[in-house]
Amino acid sequence: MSSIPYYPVHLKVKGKTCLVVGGGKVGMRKARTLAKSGALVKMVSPRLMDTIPRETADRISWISEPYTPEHIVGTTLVFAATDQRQLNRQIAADARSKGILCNIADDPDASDFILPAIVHRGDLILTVSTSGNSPAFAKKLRQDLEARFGEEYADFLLLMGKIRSRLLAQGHAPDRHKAIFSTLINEDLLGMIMENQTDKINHLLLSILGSGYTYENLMPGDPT
Ligand SMILES: C[C@@]1(CC(=O)O)c2cc3[nH]c(cc4nc(cc5[nH]c(cc(n2)[C@H]1CCC(=O)O)[C@@](C)(CC(=O)O)[C@@H]5CCC(=O)O)C(CC(=O)O)=C4CCC(=O)O)c(CCC(=O)O)c3CC(=O)O
Ligand SMILES: NC(=O)C1=CN([C@@H]2O[C@H](COP(=O)(O)OP(=O)(O)OC[C@H]3O[C@@H](n4cnc5c(N)ncnc54)[C@H](O)[C@@H]3O)[C@@H](O)[C@H]2O)C=CC1
Repeated sequence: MSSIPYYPVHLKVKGKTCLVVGGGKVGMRKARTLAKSGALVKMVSPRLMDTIPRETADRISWISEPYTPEHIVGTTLVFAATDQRQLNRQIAADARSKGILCNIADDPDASDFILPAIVHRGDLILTVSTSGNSPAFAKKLRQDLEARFGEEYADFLLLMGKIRSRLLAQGHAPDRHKAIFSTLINEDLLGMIMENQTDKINHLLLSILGSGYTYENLMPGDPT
């Protein structure tokens, strides 16, 4: 059995406080992704490399102090991203002593978790990790994926999610669901969304799901 170096997981950080120590390029990147994922970010750093982006300003609070272990209290995840290697190790040790998972920007081996490069199209999340071997290549693959996967995937997933929750609410047999979903996928619903072919979409929905399932009904306010 080939082993997986890190266990991939999608963490729910919404509303949880996460500590980022170090407000340089790296700390700011970690803080921005956390804030976009709904976390409340406590950024501890005597100086910030950049201003906090406006769209995340309500979720990132900057404490202009050097790190002390008290900063960890009440946090769910810790990110050590200062330019001081020894300090980063100390932050990780402090987190670990409190049972809190820690990411160390300059020491993947000592980190509890590492971060992937991310593409998100609405609820579609694609992540790339090279397990620490080449972050530059993770970034390159992320850029390739961004070119390959457009915004139509967001609409497609929104529609599939709406159909799925309606069917689940009706209590159909799971085996029947499976066939419905694979038919919608195999009949290229995605392609129809990409081409704005509302008539074709509605025809397909009608033939597979029966009446009452139209694009306009399922996706109000988002006419193609
Ligand atoms: C282990 C890991 C720990 C972690 O941070 O979680 C880690 C560690 C280190 N990164 C370093 C360097 C760079 N990191 C980037 C970029 C990213 N790094 C990210 C993740 C990770 N970086 C984790 C492994 C992920 C994996 O392997 O797949 C990404 C994917 C996600 C994110 O940070 O949010 C984000 C891309 C986001 C995007 O663009 O999509 C670039 C590119 C650039 O800046 O343009 C460079 C310069 C080029 C190069 O070195 O490759 C160094 C050396 C520092 C030094 O030289 O001193 C270390 C320390 C070491 O390796 O010891
Ligand atoms: N994991 C990753 O993706 C990457 C990691 N790195 C590594 O990450 C580290 C940080 O890189 P950069 O952000 O480019 O460095 P930087 O020099 O731009 O930022 C360091 C930040 O740490 C802060 N800091 C210093 N002492 C502190 C203290 N006692 N308490 C709190 N904050 C303190 C500084 O004020 C500054 O804001 C470096 O060790 C670098 O080798 C670098 C590139 C990518």
